[in-house]
Order: sequence, then C-alpha cells, then structure tokens
Amino acid sequence: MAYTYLKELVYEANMEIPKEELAIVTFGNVSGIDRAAGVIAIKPSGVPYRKLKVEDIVIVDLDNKLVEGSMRPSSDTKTHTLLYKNFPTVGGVCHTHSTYAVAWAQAKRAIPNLGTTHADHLVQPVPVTEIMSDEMIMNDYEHETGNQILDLFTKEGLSAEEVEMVLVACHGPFTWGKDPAKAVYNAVVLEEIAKMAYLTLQINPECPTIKQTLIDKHFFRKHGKNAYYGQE
Ligand SMILES: O=C(CO)[C@@H](O)[C@H](O)COP(=O)(O)O
Repeated sequence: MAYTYLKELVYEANMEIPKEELAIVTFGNVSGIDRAAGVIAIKPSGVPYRKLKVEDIVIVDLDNKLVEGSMRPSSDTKTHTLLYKNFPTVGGVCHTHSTYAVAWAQAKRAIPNLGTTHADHLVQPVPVTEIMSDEMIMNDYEHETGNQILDLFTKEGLSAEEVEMVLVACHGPFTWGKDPAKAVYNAVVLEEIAKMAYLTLQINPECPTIKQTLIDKHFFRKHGKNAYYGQE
C-alpha cells in the first residue's frame, strides 16, 4: 500500500468525526495532503465511519484524478482540492454536518463573536458564503463550493492562516489546519462556538457586543508572534 503514512493520518482524523459527534452515518469527510507528491488522501464516498478502514482511504491528485484506491473519493473532493491549491499552508481539510454549525449555515448567518471562547480562536465572526446560482449548482457544485469560499476570503480580506473555518450557505462547515488532526480540532471548536452563540442569542437577542480589547487580549495571547501560550 503506497502513501501509508498519509492514509493512516487521514483515517485517524476521519474517525474523530463520529467520536466527537460531529456527524452521523456517512456525513462529512476529512483529507490530508502530501504537497511533495502532489496528492491528497480523502475518505471514500458513502462509507459509514463504523465500516471505514485505512486501506479504503482514496488517493487523488490535485486535478481530482484517481491515483490509488478501489473506492470513489468523497463527493466533496473538488472542494478540498481547490482549497489546497489556493491555501498553500493548509495540510488538512475537514467537512462535517455538525448540527449547530449547519443550522447557522442553513440560516445563512455568520456566527458573531460574542465572547472569549470564540475570541480564543478567532477575532472575526465565522464567515458564511453567498447562495449559489442554479447554474453553478447544476454545473459543478463541489468546485463552485470551493470558489465561493475563495471569493468570500478575497472579498472580506481574510487569510486562511488566521481564519481556519467557514460556513457554506445551505450546506455546512468546512475547516482546515496545518494537518488533518488540526482541521478536525477546528471543526470541534466551530461546533461549540456555534452552539454557544445560538444559545446566547436565544437568552438575549440584544446581547451586549464584546469589546474589541477583550477579543484582542484573548486572541493575541494565543496566536501570532507575540503569543505567550503554546498553540493547541
Ligand atoms: O455534504 C455532503 C452531502 O450534502 C457530504 O459531506 C456527505 O455528507 C458525504 O459525502 P461523501 O463524502 O460520502 O461523498
């Protein structure tokens, strides 16, 4: 079996999805990249997590051509490869259907930064993409999903190193990181802040805006060159 190391890494990361209760049955997928080889490893399409094996993990190149594997790669593969091509520091991508993050994505609402849990990970709201046209959906939905994410990051001046999560409107969350494990970690964080923001706005729809100084204090002590905490 070639690409064993990458397949094992991606298998382990995929198995965190049901363990962390981020998705049920076959929903979602995680991938990882070997940039030197120009390939990614990704979950096969339609395989339940409880049946997934290391050897089922599929290898494709960055043009989505099958390199190794007996199963079809995830239907979201084109979104993953587009992110890798355009975000050169990303080593892993995760897509889940976690309940609260999906609810915000379906409502087409960015998740506002309401408190320090969010601010520990992100200064900005968690951004949400635009709704796609019928033509985009019919033409190449998964590729266009990637394009929508890239367009949003360009339009809002966001960097993939600072913002490692996004909501795709009417669909769900995509997260990424330096490796597949960090991409899943970010999916866990996203689900928790999505839940907290939802509950906060239920209790008080007019809840006070968090001060920028408090956001900055929390974010910058953990991130960037002046960070004095170790990264997670
Ligand atoms: O977003 C979707 C479908 O809406 C996918 O994430 C599925 O939940 C899993 O698809 P495969 O990876 O099994 O093709």
